[in-house]
Amino acid sequence: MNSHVETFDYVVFGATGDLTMRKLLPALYHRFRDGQIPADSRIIGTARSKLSHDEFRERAEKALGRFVKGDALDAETARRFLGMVFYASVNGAEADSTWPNLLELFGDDRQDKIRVFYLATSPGLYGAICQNLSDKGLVTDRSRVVLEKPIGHDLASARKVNDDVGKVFPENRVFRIDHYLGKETVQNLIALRFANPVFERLWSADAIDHVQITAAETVGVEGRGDYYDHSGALRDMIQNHLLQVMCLVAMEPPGTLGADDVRNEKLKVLRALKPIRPADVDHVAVRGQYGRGRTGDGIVPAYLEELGEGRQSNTETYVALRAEVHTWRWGKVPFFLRSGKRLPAKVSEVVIQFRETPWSIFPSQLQANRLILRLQPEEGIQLSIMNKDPAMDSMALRPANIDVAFEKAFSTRYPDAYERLLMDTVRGDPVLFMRRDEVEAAWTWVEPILDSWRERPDTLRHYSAGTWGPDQARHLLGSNRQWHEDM
Ligand SMILES: NC(=O)C1=CN([C@@H]2O[C@H](COP(=O)(O)OP(=O)(O)OC[C@H]3O[C@@H](n4cnc5c(N)ncnc54)[C@H](OP(=O)(O)O)[C@@H]3O)[C@@H](O)[C@H]2O)C=CC1
Ligand SMILES: O=C1O[C@H](COP(=O)(O)O)[C@@H](O)[C@H](O)[C@H]1O
Repeated sequence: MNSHVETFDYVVFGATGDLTMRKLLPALYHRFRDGQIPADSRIIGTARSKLSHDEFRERAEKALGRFVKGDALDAETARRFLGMVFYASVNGAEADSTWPNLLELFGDDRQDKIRVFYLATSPGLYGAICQNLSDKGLVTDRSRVVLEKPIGHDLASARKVNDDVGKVFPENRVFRIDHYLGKETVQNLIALRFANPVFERLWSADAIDHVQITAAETVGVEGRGDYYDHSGALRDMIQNHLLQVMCLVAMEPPGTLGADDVRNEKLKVLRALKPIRPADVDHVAVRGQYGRGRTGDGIVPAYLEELGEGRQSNTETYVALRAEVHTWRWGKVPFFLRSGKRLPAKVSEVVIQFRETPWSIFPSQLQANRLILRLQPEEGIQLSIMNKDPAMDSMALRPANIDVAFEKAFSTRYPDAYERLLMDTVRGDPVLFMRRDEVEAAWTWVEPILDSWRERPDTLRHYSAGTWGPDQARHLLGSNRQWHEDM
């Protein structure tokens, strides 16, 4: 049962945008429906568009209709929820005459009420919005700011965003969202490792051959081509989500579950990553872009066709990387990370591939144990083991799985990642958010790859939509290893 949070004002900049409609409002609705949000809280949408409170509520109602799944949407709860929703037309980036629209909603409101400023606009506006919030006197001691990704486009721009926001909000009141950290199954990595010694005792180079972290999507870039074409898969998925998951897989046990203890351990992993020299890029990184191909939905267009007629682009829609965490625990164990669009399955998972037995006394070929942590969908854990084949009189063996499907085990709804994260911003608990030094360490590591790709367009491979990416990604693993693609 989720506990109550204190009454709050949640001010969303970029409230007419896709993220607010698709994720933020449905997440807040769910938590309101669960009884977690006090009814005197307010959700205040802002954007430049001129809308009345009611016009914005109509948009919000439509968004709930589209994006709240199953039977969770009921008219009476939605009516009460929409009663908490307000709108102010503000140009967040300018210190102009639109700000009174927001200021009048605060009047001489209690200064001790929690205020969350959620910036769901282009990151280029974050610094200006924070400065304006401060200049207009809206930032109280109990205010915090939430920054959507991407934080910058590279290390220098990330530092600039962090510096600008840091002029107004101290680090402990800056919440940098990485929605993967809000996924239940990603948080469960901490439970799996540190509450189950049976795994943790084997969690090192002694027993593990390699680790695979995959985030595969079947969709293309859809309506987000303009954003995506400036970003690409490395910035969009690897620099943040997959490196964060890798940190949770690779980190040492934190002293406590406190935000800084956990984030210090993640930072140590990022700083222990073997640096990539320009000459190494081709050996440790593969990138690709999808062409036309066949998927479950029939023939789908190429990335360039989705971007629009006549557009050319070297942006990657697929990345596979080899990383090493140079610590005593991991030695030279490779971590293979990959993410791509228009792949054959929507799946995010971590595969821990254990080493083979040093010697076999059995007539059958042995398959090394493999632990699969399924982050989404069909969340669960699967451990492959070798068993005696009951159909045979001999000691012939066959692999079988120990399977835990979380939905069956816990019979509960899996909340969207944003639900937990939005409530944590109200609680003021930053453990599931990225600290400044983590973001900058991640940029530091990926930057040589970005630099090399910018100068070497010929490194962009092609793959057909509906396949598992360019062939070169297979070679990255070496001849005796294979990607887990049996899903
Ligand atoms: N959509 C998604 O799935 C995801 C988005 N993100 C990030 O979230 C952020 C928002 O994304 P998304 O919702 O898709 O973007 P959209 O382009 O759909 O929305 C942008 C919003 O910003 C508002 N806006 C633009 N300029 C200003 C301004 N000067 N002052 C106030 N509001 C302004 C726009 O409204 P108006 O024009 O009326 O001002 C609109 O509401 C981005 O940083 C994106 O990278 C991150 C992960 C996933
Ligand atoms: O942050 C992003 O994540 C989504 C994938 O998220 P998931 O929770 O569905 O795995 C991705 O589609 C998008 O491009 C990226 O910006």
